[in-house]
Formats: sequence, structure tokens, C-alpha cells
Amino acid sequence: MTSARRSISILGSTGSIGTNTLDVLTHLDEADGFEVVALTGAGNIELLAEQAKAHRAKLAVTADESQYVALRDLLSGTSIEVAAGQTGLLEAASAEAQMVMAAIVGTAGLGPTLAAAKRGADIALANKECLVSAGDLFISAVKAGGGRLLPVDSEHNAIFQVLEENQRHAIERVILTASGGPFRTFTREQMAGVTVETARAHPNWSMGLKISIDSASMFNKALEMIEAKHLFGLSPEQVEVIIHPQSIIHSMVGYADGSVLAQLGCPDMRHAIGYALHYPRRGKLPVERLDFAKLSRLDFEAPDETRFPALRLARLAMTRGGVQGAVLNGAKEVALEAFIAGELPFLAMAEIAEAVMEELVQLPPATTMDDVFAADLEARHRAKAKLP
Ligand SMILES: NC(=O)C1=CN([C@@H]2O[C@H](COP(=O)(O)OP(=O)(O)OC[C@H]3O[C@@H](n4cnc5c(N)ncnc54)[C@H](OP(=O)(O)O)[C@@H]3O)[C@@H](O)[C@H]2O)C=CC1
Ligand SMILES: CC(=O)[C@@H](O)[C@H](O)COP(=O)(O)O
Ligand SMILES: [Mn+2]
Repeated sequence: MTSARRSISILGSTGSIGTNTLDVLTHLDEADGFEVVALTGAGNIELLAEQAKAHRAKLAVTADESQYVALRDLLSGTSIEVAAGQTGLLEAASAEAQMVMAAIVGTAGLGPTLAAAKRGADIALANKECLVSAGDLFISAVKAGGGRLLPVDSEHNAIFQVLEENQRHAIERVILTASGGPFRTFTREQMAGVTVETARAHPNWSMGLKISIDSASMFNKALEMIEAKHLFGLSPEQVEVIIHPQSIIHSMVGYADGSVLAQLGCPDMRHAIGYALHYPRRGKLPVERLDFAKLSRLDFEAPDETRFPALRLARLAMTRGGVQGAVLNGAKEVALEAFIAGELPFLAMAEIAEAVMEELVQLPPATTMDDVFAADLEARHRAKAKLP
């Protein structure tokens, strides 16, 4: 008896996670294969059209409404439907695919991912901002929809792999590994004048522009601390960070008996993506195998919250709770865009995020998603007002 092929939509298929996901799909055994339902991108419509044709997608969506006609022209003569804008993204998220890879960058991914979660799709979650901004409300939406939440962010995927469900009561801590980024050994004086080009040059991972710069400021790890808290139901004190410059250990779980379980692999996102696509089984993946003799050593250092204040801000956001995660992330996104545009120095990103968090410390906790979006918007307004 043959079982029906599973189906998947990829929100953000033209990005780093999106293209890696399509690559993994092409390498899956026939029995593990997926039909591709919807693919979405934003500015890169040539790649989106190419992907949609190659993977026989039913729907291709650009988030950029001004690109609708151009995308439609690129796909004319095919049976692939075309849509654009926020409505198009929601159409893609709502199309009947069993799994949705959430790989849009930033808070822009929250609305569409939520729509997919509410209709009960399994969510392969790369977009950490969903959990940073909406936290437990996002988890509740997934639970109410009835789909699975499969972490794709490499650290959280690692924890998911080694977290023994029947030992949940005995989890003492999770230890997120951090590469330290390109400025791991820099003084604050050295960091003051860094450029986008040096900040985007991650030592180990090939990723999109924004997450690469977030790794350099360690805002990426800050977001991941908040992501881990919500994903695994932890207290702020249970979330630790350790600098591990080689990015071979992707994270660890420490148990009440002192044992620490870790997941290791080469720094290649196809590990985490492939794990989510195969889940709950494991399957073959086209990734490099670790050669421990060549590796010879793994290093660790304590994180420095003075040089990388983003980590301190994450702890503040976790301890305060409420909408402080949404505020931190919204303000950070505005500051990051300004840094990328050459309008803000590197160290000012954390200064702006902290100032906005202090201004909005009294915002009440979110009871609905509208409260989350409102907090995000307010944080953006406040951050914009602080730009030079
Ligand atoms: N890259 C990685 O290895 C990892 C990424 N993540 C997380 O995964 C997410 C995606 O990251 P990454 O793949 O690096 O990002 P990229 O910048 O490479 O890709 C982002 C994707 O989102 C699309 N996009 C951009 N802006 C919008 C918008 N406003 N509305 C809708 N779609 C938009 C882009 O379209 P287009 O390119 O066509 O403009 C692209 O498809 C992020 O949340 C990141 O933090 C987590 C762990 C690892
Ligand atoms: C691949 C991945 O999950 C990234 O989030 C990565 O962890 C970034 O590296 P840093 O540890 O430098 O933030
Ligand atoms: Mn990560």
C-alpha cells in the first residue's frame, strides 16, 4: 500500500532558510517526499518564479504588491496561481498544506505563521520573532490549531532533539551555544566603528543579512533566549548561554542528575530543517559528517554582557515578561534597519532597544494578538524617534 505524499508550503522560500529547505526536499527519499503547495518571497521574484516552476508549486506569492504583475508575467503559461501583499501571504499560509516552513525574516512573519498555526498546520519554525514577540500566545495558537510546533532555529532544534519528553520534570537548564560572531574578541571601542560588511561576515554559518548582523551584536542570541523560554516552558534562570566559537555543539540540556545532553553537527541548517521535515523519524540528509580527529578541540567561553548588552536586555525582557519581548524585538528591528542603511553606529542598536524597553515598561501584558501587534508598532515608533 502506498501512502499519500505529504504537502508543504514555504513562507520565505527565496531566503537562506527557504532555499535550504527546497534543497533538502530535493534530496528526500521518495517515501519521505512532499508536494509543494505555496511558496512566498518578497523582492526576489525571479528566484521565486524559478522555484515555483521547479517544484511545481500551486501558488506563488510576493509580499511586495508592486511586483505582482512582474511575477504574474514570469509565471504566465503555467498553471501556478499568483498573489501578492499581505492578503497573498495569508492565502499562502491558509492553503491546504500539512506543514508550513515559517522562514520569513522578522515580525513580518508573525501574521502568516499564525494563520497557518490556527488552521492546524505543523509549523516548522525558523522565524524566531513569532515566539519573541507573541510568546505564549503563539504557543497557545499552535496548540488550539492542533498542529505540531517543530523548532528549526539550530539551537532550539538541538534542544528539541535531546529533550527527553518523559524527563521534562528533571530539566535543570538549557544551555544555548553562541558562536560569538565576528566581533567575539573585539573591545567596545573596536565595535564602535564596524561596517555592515564586517558585521555580516559570520564565522561559521551562511545566513540572511539580518540574522547575520544580529549574530554580530548577539541580538540573535538574545532573541533565542526568549524563544527558548517560551518554547520549552522555562524560567529565565533556566536559560543559559555559553560562547562556543566552532558552532559544532548546537545546544545542550542539563538534567537534575547533573547529566548534560548535547546535539552536534556541522554548521549547516539542512540538519535542523531535515530533522523537522522527517519528524518524528530520522532520515538521510546530504550534510557533511563530523570528523572528530580533524576537529580536535571544542572551545567554550563565558558570555560578556558588557560588550554584548543584548544578552542583558534579553534577561530583562524575560524577567519582566508581558510585551517586553515584542518591544525589544520591534525596537531592535528598526535599529538594525538603520544600521544596515548606514544611518546608525553598531553599538547604538542596543542603546535604542534598551531606551525603548524602559519607556514602554508599563505596557500591560498582551491578552490578544492585537495587543502584541500594538506593542510592536509602538516600539517601532519610539525607536524611529531615536534615530539620528
Ligand atoms: N538563515 C539561517 O540560517 C537561520 C535563520 N533563522 C531565522 O529564519 C528566518 C529567515 O531567515 P533567513 O532565511 O536568514 O532570512 P533571509 O533574509 O535570507 O530570507 C527572508 C525571506 O523572507 C522574505 N521577506 C523579506 N521581507 C519580507 C516581508 N516584509 N514580508 C514577507 N516576506 C519577506 C524574503 O524575500 P526576498 O528574499 O524575495 O526579498 C525571503 O524569502 C529569520 O527569522 C531568522 O532569524 C533561524 C536560524 C537560522
Ligand atoms: C544557524 C542558527 O541557528 C543561527 O541562529 C546561528 O546560531 C547564529 O549563530 P550565533 O551563535 O553566532 O548567533
Ligand atoms: Mn540560531
